[in-house]
Amino acid sequence: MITAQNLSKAYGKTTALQEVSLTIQAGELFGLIGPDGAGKTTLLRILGTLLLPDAGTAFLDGKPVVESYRAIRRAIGYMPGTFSLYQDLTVEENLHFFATIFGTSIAENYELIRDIYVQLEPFKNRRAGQLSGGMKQKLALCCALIHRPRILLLDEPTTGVDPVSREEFWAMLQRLKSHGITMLVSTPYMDEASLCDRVALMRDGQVLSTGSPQSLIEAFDRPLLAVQADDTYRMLTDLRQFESTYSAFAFGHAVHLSLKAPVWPELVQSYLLNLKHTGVSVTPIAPSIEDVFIHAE
Ligand SMILES: Nc1ncnc2c1ncn2[C@@H]1O[C@H](COP(=O)(O)OP(=O)(O)OP(=O)(O)O)[C@@H](O)[C@H]1O
Repeated sequence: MITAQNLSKAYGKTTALQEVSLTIQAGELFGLIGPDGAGKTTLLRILGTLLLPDAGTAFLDGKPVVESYRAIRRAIGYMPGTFSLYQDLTVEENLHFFATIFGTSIAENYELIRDIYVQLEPFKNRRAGQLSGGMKQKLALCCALIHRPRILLLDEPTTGVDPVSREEFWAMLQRLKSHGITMLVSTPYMDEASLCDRVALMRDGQVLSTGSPQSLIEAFDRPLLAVQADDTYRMLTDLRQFESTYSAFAFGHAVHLSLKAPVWPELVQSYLLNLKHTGVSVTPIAPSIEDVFIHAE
């Protein structure tokens, strides 16, 4: 349904995408997971026919993005990262406006947006600029859906949105799956990976790995320890010198230590105690998707 083949893009000297290849199946809820600057927006803008790649090709619904941009624009709904609706128009006026552009009406597609729109309806005469962050996102999603697209491209729809609204937003995306809409969603929040069918982990313009969240976690085959001590920063530096260390990263108040081979936690503990660390605790842990990301090369 969506195929990217060796897409590359640079802005002057900044490389935003480096030979990115991806395949997203029809009906999938696919996540692009990565921090700011990973290249997610650039990739979505290319797929959304808003930006030309420097190299590589992409197909949506079998059509090439550059040559068939008109047909693709009719087939997709695109929700940009920054709020893009008319702040001075009311909720209803915005929706009506987007429906008209695509030659359709709210009534014609009401059943598709009903779940979302009922939450907005009490505010339908309020100007979009006066809505809360979560409500703005719901309205933007309604507007992106109003022409019944087969593909939805959503750029960081939950960034800056409160946790409850984030959860509601993902529940809406899950419901949209039942309408057969293929969705590509970018997010910097690792915990949202588990809500996707499959994800691509992105960093520095590259895809590090793709797969279902569960399969990526299962493929993480290094022993992992959570290590704590009173001086986290010095501990991190010391753990990086430890002979069995594969990689070590700060994780809140702990350091997650991945090892070249299994070692007893007590060995790590005595290594740190010998270096005069205090408050040391070492616990074996199961990897999360964040570990998969952070320890990926
Ligand atoms: N118009 C631009 N001009 C110059 N550099 C840009 C431009 N747009 C993006 N970049 C750079 O390209 C790289 C990838 O940016 P991109 O916006 O695609 O990443 P992202 O993963 O979406 O992150 P963000 O959440 O910050 O948008 C970054 O280094 C960014 O600074």
